[in-house]
Amino acid sequence: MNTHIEQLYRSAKKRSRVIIGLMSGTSLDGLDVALCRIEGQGTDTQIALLEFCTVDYDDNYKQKIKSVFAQRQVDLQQVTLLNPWIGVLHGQMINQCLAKWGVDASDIDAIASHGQTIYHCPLRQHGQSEFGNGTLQIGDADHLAVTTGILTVADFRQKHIAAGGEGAPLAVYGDYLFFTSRQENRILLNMGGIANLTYLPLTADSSAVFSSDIGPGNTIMDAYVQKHFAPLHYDKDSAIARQGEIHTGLLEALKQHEFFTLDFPKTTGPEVFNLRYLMDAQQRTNTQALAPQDVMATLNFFSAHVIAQAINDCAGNLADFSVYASGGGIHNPLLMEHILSLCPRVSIIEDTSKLGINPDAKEAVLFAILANECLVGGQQTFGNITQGIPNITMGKISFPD
Ligand SMILES: Nc1ncnc2c1ncn2[C@@H]1O[C@H](COP(=O)(O)OP(=O)(O)OP(=O)(O)O)[C@@H](O)[C@H]1O
Ligand SMILES: CC(=O)N[C@H]1[C@@H]2OC[C@@H](O2)[C@@H](O)[C@@H]1O[C@H](C)C(=O)O
Repeated sequence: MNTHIEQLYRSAKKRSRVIIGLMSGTSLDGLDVALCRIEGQGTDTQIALLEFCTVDYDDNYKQKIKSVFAQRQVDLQQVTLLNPWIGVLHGQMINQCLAKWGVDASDIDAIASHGQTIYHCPLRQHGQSEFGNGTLQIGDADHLAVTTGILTVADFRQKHIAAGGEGAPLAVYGDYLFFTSRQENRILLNMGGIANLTYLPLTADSSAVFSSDIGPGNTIMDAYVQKHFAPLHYDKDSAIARQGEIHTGLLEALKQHEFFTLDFPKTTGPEVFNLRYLMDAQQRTNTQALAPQDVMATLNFFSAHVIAQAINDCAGNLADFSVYASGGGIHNPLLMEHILSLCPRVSIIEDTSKLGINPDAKEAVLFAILANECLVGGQQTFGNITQGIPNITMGKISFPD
């Protein structure tokens, strides 16, 4: 048998696999590295998070990604060079983590690499009917595999689009396997650069499950802080927003976007919700001279408003439900206070540690689950494609040799 097929076969026959999940999100803060032991597959999946760390990106990395990130016109040579460069860098970061944890590469079955999204554009957004939905993640998996010596599963989003989805959110595939409960309706809320949610009914009826992006989580706040409060990268503990006052005129202008009127499921990114979006709203309301602290207070409330509205819409007329949060937004206390104040039916928002998953690691763990499904699982069955969740497994496989 071909040695690569043999390797896959051996791995698939094992009772459990050790998989490193990687996530590098829209916040460009660092690479999340989750070392997971995964037993079984499908609804029998059991996960143990053995180690987790975020390897911070240095300014050089951030600057290089920003030069091509979420922009319609970029230097194509730079994109071509960044693709392998990120692959090698992510590989080196994994090697560092393994050395720190005292784990040998030969003990790892696979790396599950999300890569770095540099552009996301559903058809609704680009509006060119001859093209479909599009999304692009770079950080080549062959380079990761060769740098680490570990089989790498990557580029998960293309299959989702090929099968009729928008390429996101993929969280639902992991959330459904891991967080479905027979005791309560659950809303899993992730607040990264972009916020998204997954609805898991207590009936566990997979055809009623859905997942959707919500709109801006931290992305506009982060971009504003980086521009007006450099060298800060984000509004740590809401310190800046707390000093300001919400400007209701600007807030109303920020709320005016077609995206918020669309039904779930839908996806978006910093291609839409960025500093230009804020500047347009400031121009329309003549608030260009507003104190930066007031702008931050308004942006914080704006994110809370869109997130709360999505929770309230998702909950609809459910008699009872619980919300479990993850992503960097949970560390923004003012944002959390606002969300609670805007969701009268929610008395507490727990984070996913209550369900056994470190909230900062959740997305990296998700990709480990997706890689496990790619290697040994079968297709999950959800309702139908109108919910944006095609019945597929995702990921492409790169061998180190
Ligand atoms: N102590 C804190 N106070 C305020 N905000 C914080 C704090 N810690 C983290 N954050 C926010 O969380 C962000 C990082 O979130 P996260 O790592 O979930 O993003 P991401 O994975 O890049 O996003 P996405 O899910 O959109 O891809 C930071 O940029 C910051 O805005
Ligand atoms: C195209 C892309 O990278 N989208 C990300 C982004 O970050 C949050 C939100 O927008 C979500 O849709 C998605 O990531 C998560 C992991 C997902 O697919 O579930």
